[in-house]
Amino acid sequence: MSKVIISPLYDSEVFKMACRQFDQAADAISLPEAIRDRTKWPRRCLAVSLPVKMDNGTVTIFEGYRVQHSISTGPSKGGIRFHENVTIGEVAALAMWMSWKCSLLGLPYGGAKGGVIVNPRDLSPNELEHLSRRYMQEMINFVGPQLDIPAPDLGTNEQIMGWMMDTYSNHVGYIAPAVVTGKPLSLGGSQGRREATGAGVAYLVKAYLQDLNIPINTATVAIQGFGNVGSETAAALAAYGAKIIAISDYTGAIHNPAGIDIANAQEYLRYARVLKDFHGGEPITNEQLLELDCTVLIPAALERVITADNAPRLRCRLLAEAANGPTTPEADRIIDQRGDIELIPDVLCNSGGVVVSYFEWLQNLQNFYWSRDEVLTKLFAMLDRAKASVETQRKKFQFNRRLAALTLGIARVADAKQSRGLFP
Ligand SMILES: NC(=O)C1=CN([C@@H]2O[C@H](COP(=O)(O)OP(=O)(O)OC[C@H]3O[C@@H](n4cnc5c(N)ncnc54)[C@H](O)[C@@H]3O)[C@@H](O)[C@H]2O)C=CC1
Ligand SMILES: O=C(O)CCC(=O)C(=O)O
Repeated sequence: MSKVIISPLYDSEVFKMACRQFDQAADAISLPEAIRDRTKWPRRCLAVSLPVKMDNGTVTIFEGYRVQHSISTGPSKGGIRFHENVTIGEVAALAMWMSWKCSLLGLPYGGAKGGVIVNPRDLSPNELEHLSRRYMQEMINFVGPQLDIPAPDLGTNEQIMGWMMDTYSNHVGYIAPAVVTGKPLSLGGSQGRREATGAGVAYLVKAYLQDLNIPINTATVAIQGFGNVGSETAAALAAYGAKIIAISDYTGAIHNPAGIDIANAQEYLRYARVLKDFHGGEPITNEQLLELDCTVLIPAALERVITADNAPRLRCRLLAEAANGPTTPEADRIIDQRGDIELIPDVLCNSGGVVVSYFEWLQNLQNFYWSRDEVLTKLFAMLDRAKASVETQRKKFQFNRRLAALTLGIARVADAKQSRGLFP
């Protein structure tokens, strides 16, 4: 029996939630005690202070983190989040989910995640650049194309990845595009990466609707979060023929039972920056959006928005988790008991992003670039395989879909650790 000393460092509701999911999955596959804790706990973390000279001449110190959950199967991989509520526990939970996601998809990576406590909207472009470069500067000995490869997540984007890649490259003395993914095309970004997460979510929603015998052109969709993932999911589903009846951002939600013109909403956002006052429908709250009568509900913003409180009132047929960790374990139980909602778990549903990040890394290492069609064809083939493996596992063991996906992901990581010996 291994002895674990649990650090209060990670103490947070979202980390506890990731641990509960892990424990449930480990129990379900009778993961031996000797390998459990090694598989569960993050391998290492770095906390840094980031002094940034603000435009008014003062210096503000921001706090940033990087948690590498697993490095047993390859370099660690995962996005960097800029958000005012980031905690190291949240970053650790997100890193843990990255490990299971990469493993489920068969990618040669462990999981990692980064975060900075900041509201990026409060910073000027100049301040944002300094913060991003300083974060990478502090990570220099911790990241690298064969060590840990960051990418965008909530609050970060291609431009930030470009600055980080430049900072790393200046340090090593040569251009090192493979150190981050989700870069601008001009710096070795991949065709299709910007839309990859949303395109993957939409592709899986289409596939699961087909399994449910629901024609996509009869489906209504409500999406919480209209950033990179939410807006690209909306655009792809609209292109498949679905009707998007609600969208939202942190300023509130818009509801239109007749359907929202997604191209219009994207255009509005480009100059208004927020959806507030977008005249595509009636304003409602983010909480109301989650309880709308719709075929598909897609949380695409933050964790823990579907809870024991609102789960009994959900009125969707399919719950597609584009965000990481949007459903609490208590809500999971209620959804299971109800039996009328199919759930596509986050580690499968939003995996399109990291899959195309993997393609971007491969292209950078080979210095040989693929067309958008090649990228998307390969992406959809990998999603098909992952979906099929989850469905097989689900049927074989009578698991719900989250348990099926997590047990597959966790078992492969545990297996690799065991094969490497006692102290990998
Ligand atoms: N960017 C990527 O490739 C991937 C992102 N994800 C996950 O998808 C989710 C969204 O990420 P991105 O779209 O990249 O972030 P983003 O920063 O581009 O967009 C986030 C969206 O959520 C909205 N939002 C923020 N707080 C909110 C709140 N309290 N209520 C409602 N909406 C709120 C924002 O206004 C914005 O519309 C996150 O959970 C992220 O971890 C998962 C896989 C890959
Ligand atoms: O593209 C990547 O490497 C990671 C994306 C990510 O952070 C996620 O899947 O949650």
